[in-house]
Amino acid sequence: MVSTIKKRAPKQARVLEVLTEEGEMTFPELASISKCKMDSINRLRDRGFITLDKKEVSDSLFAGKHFKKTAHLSSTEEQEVAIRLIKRKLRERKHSVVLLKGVTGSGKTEVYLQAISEVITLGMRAIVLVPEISLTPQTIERFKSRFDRVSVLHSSLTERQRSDQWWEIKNGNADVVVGARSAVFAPLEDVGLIVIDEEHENTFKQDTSPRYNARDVSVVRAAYENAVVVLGSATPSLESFYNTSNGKYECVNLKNRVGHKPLPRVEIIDMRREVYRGKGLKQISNYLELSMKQSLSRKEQVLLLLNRRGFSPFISCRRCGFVLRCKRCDISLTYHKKRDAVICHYCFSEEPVPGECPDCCSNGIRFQGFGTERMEELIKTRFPDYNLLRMDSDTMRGKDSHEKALSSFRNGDIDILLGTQMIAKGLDFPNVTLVGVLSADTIINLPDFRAGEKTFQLLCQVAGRTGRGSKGGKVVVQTYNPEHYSITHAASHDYDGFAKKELEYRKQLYYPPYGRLARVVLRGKNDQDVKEKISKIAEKLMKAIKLSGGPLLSGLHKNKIGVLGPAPAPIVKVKDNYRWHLIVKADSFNNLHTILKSIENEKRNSKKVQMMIDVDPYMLI
Ligand SMILES: Nc1ncnc2c1ncn2[C@@H]1O[C@H](COP(=O)(O)OP(=O)(O)OP(=O)(O)O)[C@@H](O)[C@H]1O
Ligand SMILES: [Zn+2]
Repeated sequence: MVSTIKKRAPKQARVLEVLTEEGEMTFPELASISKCKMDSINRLRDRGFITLDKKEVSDSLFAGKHFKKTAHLSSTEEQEVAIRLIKRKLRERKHSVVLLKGVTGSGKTEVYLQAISEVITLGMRAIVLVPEISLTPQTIERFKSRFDRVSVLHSSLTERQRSDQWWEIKNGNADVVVGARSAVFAPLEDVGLIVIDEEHENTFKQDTSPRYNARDVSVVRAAYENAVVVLGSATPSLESFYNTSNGKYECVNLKNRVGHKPLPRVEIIDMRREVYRGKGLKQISNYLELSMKQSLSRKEQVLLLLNRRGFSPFISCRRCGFVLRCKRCDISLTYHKKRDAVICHYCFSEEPVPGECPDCCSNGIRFQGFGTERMEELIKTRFPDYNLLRMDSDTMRGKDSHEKALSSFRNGDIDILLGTQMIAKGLDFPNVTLVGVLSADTIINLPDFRAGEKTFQLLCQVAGRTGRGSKGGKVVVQTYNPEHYSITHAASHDYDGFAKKELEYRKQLYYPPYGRLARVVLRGKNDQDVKEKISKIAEKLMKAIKLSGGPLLSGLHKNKIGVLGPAPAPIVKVKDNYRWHLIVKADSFNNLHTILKSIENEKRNSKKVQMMIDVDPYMLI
């Protein structure tokens, strides 16, 4: 039925698909998940395909939930050192920042909890920021079960819940606010402590206007309020780490896992040596397949990371080499089998799969490469006796689907969890004895100076999901770049070694944390207009640099301040707009600001070309 509707009314078909998959849901949920407006849903009702009912839904956030109170755990020696340091800072009531550098599974959360407890004893309050994806009921429970007055702020609350929580905080009825990045602005008074868990995560940076990084905002806010900031991570951002070496931040280490459980052994598999099979490259090495069999036969669980969703990440013609690209964006389209469509991961436009090659009209169209959807099929054929669950933004669209998936994995109903980076963070499942990274190379070659850092972080984080129980754990990393320093250092769990090397590179080029960057992106319908405009902007910037920072251009640090580019952005076109970019590099925030001032006016007087300035950009593509 859906397929007949699909031809004439694709939106209505989508609504039906979502309902079949997810079951009953509220009107706003349905509209948001299916990305359809009211009229499509109403038309389906008129045609008798669906019914709308009025039902009482409790909208109170913690309605009917009871949180059993728990006491402090008796802390490990390392935790004790960290807690003591933070308590001392709190009692001084002076602004300071502490980097809690603790390997995966070292019990950072317990340190936060005991620090918060001290804050409350001292008559103050605390804000805890965690990445959106980690704001699971388990996380909330850990705070709720320790403290009485906890409010929660994140994006999936209803309007009503958000406003309830906001007033609770505003009226002084909360001691602790746990939330995603915007909770840094919570109307809490007497803030004594701000905790940022997984401080390296890019979700703390908001990439749409108003652009801000909650980590930086928290440091500024804490300075105003004489509060202490605790930044926690197993893989701190190089900015934060660097600040511990120049004395701005203090550092405290948790080098061991709780109970002295060892970090898992990591095996690197050189995929260049894996034999080619008739059908092209091999996706799963013999070693990984064998390791999976071993773990599964012992009734242990396996986590597989593939940081690419969809069935096949590009579709090409084997006759003429044509690659299917989005007409509006300059990126290749991804085939999604279940939707039987090709989708642009940038503008989300969807098209049917072409029957023949649009270029040479042959029947040579083939699906290339593996995304999670295709990997799921492959693994199911190799491991038919085990339950596999795929976790990516396509399968996790429903409101509670993430939570449901995690709890069925926790219960042991699922043997293999396959997912994108969504599965790499924070999960604490003792029965996971094997983590397989199907390709460590998805980020490494991106034209972004943070590609190495992001690869290192992702590998360490996902490796950290195993060996958390008594059965130990092992990690298998498949890569075509087995000598890359991000991969080798991640394999030896050597953050300091990685940071040393990465900082050397950054210093040579004067990239952050040594210099400051701003990225100027211009976009417009006409490529020539954009190109001309950005050349003018580059000239203006160069002039400003000569005026303000003249002497800096000579001498030892020639590369400290300047303009890189302009050049076409790595993704040349998005939604029919051509994009050019340039990067301004300066030795201090003040100099950066002075230079950028020279192009301030350019923002206003142009209709054909729009300009965006991103200071401390996280994405360079
Ligand atoms: N002092 C302690 N005694 C006993 N168990 C502890 C103690 N501290 C923490 N744990 C337990 O150790 C496990 C790991 O702790 P936690 O999740 O805080 O680690 P983490 O450092 O945040 O790791 P990750 O970076 O991987 O998320 C949890 O199950 C936690 O309950
Ligand atoms: Zn597109």
